[in-house]
Amino acid sequence: MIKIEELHKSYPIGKDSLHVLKGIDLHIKEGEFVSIMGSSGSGKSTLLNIVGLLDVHDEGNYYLNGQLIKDMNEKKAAQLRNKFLGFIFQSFNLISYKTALENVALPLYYKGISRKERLEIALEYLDKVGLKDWAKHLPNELSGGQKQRVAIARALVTKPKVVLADEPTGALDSTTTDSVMDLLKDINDEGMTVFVITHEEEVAEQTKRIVRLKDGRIISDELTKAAKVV
Ligand SMILES: Nc1ncnc2c1ncn2[C@@H]1O[C@H](COP(=O)(O)OP(=O)(O)OP(=O)(O)O)[C@@H](O)[C@H]1O
Repeated sequence: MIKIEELHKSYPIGKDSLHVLKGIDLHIKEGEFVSIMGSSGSGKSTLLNIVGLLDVHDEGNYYLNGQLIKDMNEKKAAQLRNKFLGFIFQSFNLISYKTALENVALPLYYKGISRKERLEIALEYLDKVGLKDWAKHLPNELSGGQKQRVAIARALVTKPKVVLADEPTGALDSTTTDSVMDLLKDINDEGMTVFVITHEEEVAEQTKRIVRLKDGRIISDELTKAAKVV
């Protein structure tokens, strides 16, 4: 699903450049549940942004669903993002003046689906995350955990092949963190590939594979206990 070979990324800093990813090799198969850990500045978000086609790499190869990602214009990248990827962020990124239902329905707008059908599908997904009764509420009427559930429903509504989550539990307390991780587990059990950035060991332990980054390099890549539970 995601294949990365000898990937490098630098950011220009004035006349110099900051070499952030220094030869990453990573293969994530369809249906995997992977977390990426590492201290602040190790390159986690940079890697996720490249995987999510939000940024481009300098050297090496990146294949998404078998397709080599290279020299891609923004229009093509957006098409691939809409087709294959769903995003979840630490800060939820919900639109404050739209209801939970309208937030979830929004990605379907870009697929040319009628408003009636969009709202019907969105309601199904709100139901899936246990928030059908909150459909008419605005984000500021929801708790942090509920907001993240709405964001997860929004990420899933286009049926992506991969869900990319950047610190999805970073703004949540431990009980809410567990319920959001349970939801990601359910999604993965249904066959979705899930790729999570976290700095919390307890969160990473709930995924099936932990990749650790240090100074732009992978220093370990191991299955967790959760992967061994049948
Ligand atoms: N757009 C940018 N321009 C210049 N430097 C950047 C840019 N984005 C990130 N960096 C630098 O690249 C390095 C890696 O950043 P990155 O955000 O990938 O790390 P991270 O592991 O996700 O950290 P954190 O856990 O703090 O989010 C950092 O030193 C950061 O300052």
